This record gives sequence, structure tokens and C-alpha cells, in this order.
Amino acid sequence: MADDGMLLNFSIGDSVLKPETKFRGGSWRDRLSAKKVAQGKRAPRSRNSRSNGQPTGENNPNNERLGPRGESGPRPNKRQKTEDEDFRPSTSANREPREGAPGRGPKPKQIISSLFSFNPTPKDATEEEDNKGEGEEEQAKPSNAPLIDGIEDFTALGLGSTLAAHLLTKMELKAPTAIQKASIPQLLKEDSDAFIQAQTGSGKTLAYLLPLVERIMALRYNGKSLYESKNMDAVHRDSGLFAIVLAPTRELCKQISVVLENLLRCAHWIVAGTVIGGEKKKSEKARLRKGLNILVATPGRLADHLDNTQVLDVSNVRWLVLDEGDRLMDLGFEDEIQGIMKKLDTRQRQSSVVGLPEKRTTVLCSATLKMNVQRLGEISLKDAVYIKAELTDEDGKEGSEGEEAAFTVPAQLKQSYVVAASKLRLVTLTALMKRTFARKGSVMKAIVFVSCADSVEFHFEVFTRKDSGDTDAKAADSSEDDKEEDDEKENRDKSKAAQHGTIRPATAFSNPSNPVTIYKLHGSLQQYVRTSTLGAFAKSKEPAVLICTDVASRGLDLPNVDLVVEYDPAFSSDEHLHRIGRTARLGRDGRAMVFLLPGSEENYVEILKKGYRDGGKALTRTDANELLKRGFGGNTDATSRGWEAKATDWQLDVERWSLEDPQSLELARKAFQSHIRAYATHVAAERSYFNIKELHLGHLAKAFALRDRPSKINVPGLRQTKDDTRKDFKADRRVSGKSESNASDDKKRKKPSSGGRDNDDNDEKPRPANSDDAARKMRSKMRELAGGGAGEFNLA
Ligand SMILES: Nc1ncnc2c1ncn2[C@@H]1O[C@H](COP(=O)(O)OP(=O)(O)OP(=O)(O)O)[C@@H](O)[C@H]1O
Repeated sequence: MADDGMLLNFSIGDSVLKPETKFRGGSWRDRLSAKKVAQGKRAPRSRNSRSNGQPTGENNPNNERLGPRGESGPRPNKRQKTEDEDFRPSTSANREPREGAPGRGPKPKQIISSLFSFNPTPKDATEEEDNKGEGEEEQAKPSNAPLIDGIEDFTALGLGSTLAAHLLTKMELKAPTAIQKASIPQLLKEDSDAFIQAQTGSGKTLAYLLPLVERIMALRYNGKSLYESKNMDAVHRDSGLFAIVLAPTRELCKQISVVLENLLRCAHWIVAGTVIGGEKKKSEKARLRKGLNILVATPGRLADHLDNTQVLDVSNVRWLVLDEGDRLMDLGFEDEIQGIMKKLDTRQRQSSVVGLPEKRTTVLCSATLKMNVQRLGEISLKDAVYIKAELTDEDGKEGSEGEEAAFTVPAQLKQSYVVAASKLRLVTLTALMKRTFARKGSVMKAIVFVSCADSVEFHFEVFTRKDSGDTDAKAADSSEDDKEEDDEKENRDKSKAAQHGTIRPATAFSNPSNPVTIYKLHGSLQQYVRTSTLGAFAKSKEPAVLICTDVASRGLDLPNVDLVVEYDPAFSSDEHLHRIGRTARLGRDGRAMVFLLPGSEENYVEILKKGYRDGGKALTRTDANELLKRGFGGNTDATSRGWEAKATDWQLDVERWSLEDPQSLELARKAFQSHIRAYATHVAAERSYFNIKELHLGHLAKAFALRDRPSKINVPGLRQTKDDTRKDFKADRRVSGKSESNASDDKKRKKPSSGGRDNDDNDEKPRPANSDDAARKMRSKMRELAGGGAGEFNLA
């Protein structure tokens, strides 16, 4: 063909000469915008990662946002308006590569939002800040200590000399606490029902166990006094079951049973035992068949045995104790308790045991006096006596606990709160822990409460990473190895828990001179794992941190806990009081700190103040920057911004760890999702402080080492982006292809739970939600709406 030369007159542009780039993967929008970028019609968004040249905190200590070419300085207004790219729903263009999705679309770019910019500022701190020196703080008179200054010893309260001597010589209990002083004479003398209410850590367990044991020791059989004659023929384990103690969780039951066993060392003819599930029913039945005089049980398991175990004879039961009444109601045990009470009433018979009261006495025990406890009182107590501790205030005036408020914080407990922006939460917690354990011997044990099991798992991994920051993991490791252990029991529990992976050196805040061990605990762990972990933490004589859900908030008596951190505030203020009650027990000192977000959460301080009789003078505010400075900068660091750079480096390191390993990424995503779900389960009365709509999900993702927020968070009240909705729709379509049987299995596997929040409900019988308690109803509604499978959200 002849060349007509026509083409030479047209400019055809470069595009014809270049092969056209095909964009695959992602949505059509993503492909279109990627195409436009390639054609130069739209400027690419700046999402430089460290790997492509963005300076990190080290060479960009101010952490200002960097321009498209890496230059620092203020951005144009338009960029500032969007504030932070990571708040945008994740798209294929800004997402990290997914596992198993190679070659999807253009090479993903990362967003690294800076830690110290675009954070909302907290309200002006009007409260006194916690910058006093350690020694300068005023010491309040403990309100839950034994009354060693008083004249009363246990015999003066009516206990027999055997038991009183045993308390003094074997258990080293010299004087009763205020609640024991009030309850022992009452329960020894009278057979009326009682409601015992006292602060956390005030010795409520012995307040009901001592009179109970004393009265059972004094029983006569065949005309002989069992107690005085010590005639072993006169009594044996199958003389009858006289008392039942009900507690909401297995851990609590075990703890009560240990105290009881200790007491009964001076009366070995009385036999106590437990039925709490977690073991074969057959062995529990065998125990019941052998005969018990005192039974400690969870309500579900006892109800089950009452229905199915003929050998369980309750005709002689004359004492029923309902411990941790509010928790029993929270967990929905109302039906079981009503059923148990009915069976005890109908099966009660006259007994040949001399000294056994005609009618049954029921004792309800609780640290709080909220509506659901009153409801439990209504269904379980008749003409009950209200037993409360007589306390002396600072001025020496007598008053009774519970007069003005339903509950007060132990007076010697020092509480503070820190307002940390979402992005800064993880580094602030790390800084707090670094500072707490900086010096050997300053703090022995700390408990960190988070809202859900997934969050426990995530933080446990973050704080125990081998290559974590500037700390020396090996220092903690080797010092563990080298140490000559003297306590065999401690070792046994510790090694068991280490085998289960629930104990590791805390590399993120250990230092060579003070190695710290971290323990994890939540309701999704097997019972035996929980038991050994808790046992190891309780017995540990070295610096230790327990990171846990509310599974450890109630009733657990863990020695030497100096600090309680509520990294996620409790879902109700009552739960908060139980959590902080793990420290400052029995007159000892203790500190608690709650993390709040800037904004509505700051008003929660008003609720915290209500726990105090004096309006919260002891409540202080701790400055987040100060914490970061002390935690990351160290006292010797003179460079003013050094701590910011160090905190940024640490954060980036965690983010890399999360992004580079698919398992870690999955962990972080699940933790984030469950955290949001759990956030929606705050009780209605307190939801104005914890308004899920105010959460900045993009910023919060940073606290979970994520550079964008994961999609698919089905939380009622939380609006999804269009992008999420589309993805949900696709996912739903995929799921609907599942076989019927699979779907029903999934349904069966779902356990009741409080949204993503962990739940210490470990009784085996499922319970219907039927309490009048509005808060619990709301939470069970949230459970239904949350709809996540047990696997997905680690429901307890
Ligand atoms: N009179 C006493 N003298 C010394 N120690 C005591 C005395 N009474 C109880 N204790 C100890 O105090 C600790 C706390 O007791 P307990 O667990 O019964 O408190 P509590 O009021 O039930 O707390 P919570 O409300 O948190 O369940 C236990 O270690 C117990 O052994």
C-alpha cells in the first residue's frame, strides 16, 4: 500500500504509543480513579509509607503530615478539611494487600497518619493534676481495714474459742473488719434473712462464712455436741447438707471454697465441696453421693443437679448464701435462683440434727445496692435485716456505709483519669506501664482491664513481641531462667499457664533491672487455663501485669495488686467499682486509672466522683503528655521532643508488625471490631458519655496498630459507609450459599454475650434473658443485634 503521508499531519499523543494500562481488581470506582490518575487527570493522593521514603518519627519528629513529595509543612486547606485519610472507608487503593489476593489492582499504598497531629484537644483540666511527688500525697484513712484499734476480737463477737484461735494462729487474722463486726453477731444469734452490703475488699466472704461454720460446728447429733465432744462417730459427711453458697462464676466458687477449706481445718468433721461445672457431671455426682455438709455452687449447675441428681438431698439445708448478688442477676440467674429456692422450700424436712433451725435463713451479699440486687432481695429474702459496716469518717464521726450512696470507693484508693486521644491510646498505655515498672519494687502487680477477649489477645501479643522497641526481651527471659525459684506451687501454676501461652515476658515495658511478666485472662479461654493463669498471677512474687476482661472484675481476691488500669472504661459504673476494688483491699494502698477520650467521655468524671463520700477530692487528672514524656522520654532525656519521636517509632514498629504478618493483622482487626461492638454495650444511663457516634474510627484504628479502619462493623447505631454496605451485601450473598445444616450449626455455636464484651458467665446452663434490669435487657438486645459468631468475636 502506498504511503499517503496523511498520518504525519496528526499529533497522536503518547497514549497511543504506550500500551494502555489495564486496571484489575477493586470496585469500578477504584479502577476509574486509578485510570484517571494514570492519565494525569487527577493528582494521586499522598500515602507514602516509610518504605517509599517517608521519614518516621526519627527524622520527622514533629510528625507533620508530609506533602506528596515528602515535604513537610501545612497542607492546603482542602487536605486539612478531610483531616485524615484513614477515616475514609478502606478501598482497594488504600488497603494493605490481603492474604491470598495477589495482583489485585494497582499496587496498594499505605497511609501513615501521624500520632501527634489532628488530635482533639481535651477540655481544660480544672482538676488538680497528678504531678505531685510520690511522698507528697495525702493519705486517707483506710475504710475497709480490720479494726485493729478496736477492742473487739473474734470471740467478743460470739465465735467459739476453737474457731477464734484458729483464725488467730493459723490464718493470722487478728481482728474483724467492720462488716464482720456487724454480721457475725447478727447471723450467730438470729435466724432472720439478711442482706450484707460492704465495700470491695472488706472481708464479706468471712462475714457470712464465719457464723455459718460456727453454727454448723455447734450442731448436735444424737444428743451429743459435735463440736464439744469431737466425737467423730456422732457426725460424718452424710449427716446432711446444711448450707449452700451460690456464686456467679467458677473462679469465685473456687475462691470461696479455698477460704472455707482453710476455716474447716479446725473442724475436719465438717465436709465442704463444690459443684461448678467444668468437670464431668459424673465426678460431681460421686462427690455428692459421698456426702457434703456445705456446698459451694454456681446456680446453673446446682439447678441441674437438683433436677437430675437424686442423691442430692437438700431436706436439711438451713442456710443459703447468694454471694455477689448483683452479678448473679446481671448474668441472668434469676430463674435458676427462683427454681432453687422453690425446691429447697418444698423439699425441706424436719431433721434429727439438734440445733438445726426450723426455717431456712437466706443471706444476700453484694458490694453494690442497685436495682437488680433489690429485685433479688425481693424474690429471695423475707423480713431481711440490712447489715452494713459502721464506718468512721475523717472527722471521727460514725456513719454507715450505704447511707448516702449505694456504694463508696475504699477511702485509701487513689483514683485518677487520663484523657488520651484515640490515636494516642496505645502509646499512652505503654508509657504508663513503662513508667509504672521503671523502678524495681515500686509496683508489684497491675491489672489492665479491656472490654473484650479479642482486645486482650491483641494487646497481649503487642506487649510481648520479641522485637519490641528499645526494651530487651531477652533480659526478661533470661532473668526468669536464672532465678532460683523457691515456691513450688507458684512454679507449677506458672509453667502450666506458660504451656497454655497465657504467660510471657512483657517485652514492651520490661527493663533489664525489672523484668515484668504479663498474663492474659478472658472468658474464651478454657476453664483449666483460666484457673492456672489466675493461680500463677495470684502467687507470683515478681512484677506482673494481668491483662483481662471483666472476667476478673468480681470478687477475686488477688494479693498485692497495686494498680488497676481501666484502659476501656467499664460498661457500667458499678462494674467500674468492682474493677477498681481489685486493689486497695483490706486497708492496703492502691491506685486506679481510667482512660477517657476527649469529648463526652470526659464528663464521665462526674460519675467517678459519685463513688466517693467526699465528692471525689481524691480523684486526680493525669496529663497524657506527661505520661508519654515519662514513659518514653525517661527523666534524663533533655530533648523536648525526644519522647514524641520515641513514641512514634514504637507505634510504627507495632504497625509494621501488624501489617507484615497476616495473623497479627487479623488479630488487630478482630480486636478493633470487637472493641467497637463492646463500646455499644455501655448501659443506657451512661451512653451519653460513651456515644458510639462520636468515635473517630480512623483514629481509633491506630490504637489497634491499623493504618485504616477495617470494614464490616455491624454495630447498631453506627452508620456504615456505602462501601461497607456493599461489601456486607456481597458477603451476605456468599454466606447465603451455605448449606442449611452449616448455618444452624453456626447458630447453635453462638453463645449469649454482651456484644463484643467479654462475659464471665461460665456456668454451663444457658439462661434466658428475663430480668427486669433495663441495663441487662439492653445488653442482651445488643447480643442479638451484634449477631457475630462465637469464632468471629470471641464471645465468652
Ligand atoms: N478480719 C480479717 N483480717 C485480715 N484479713 C482478712 C480479714 N477478713 C478477710 N480478710 C482477707 O481480706 C481479703 C478480702 O476478703 P474478701 O474477698 O472476702 O473481700 P470482699 O469484701 O468479698 O471483696 P469483693 O467485694 O471484692 O468480693 C481476703 O484475702 C481475706 O482473707
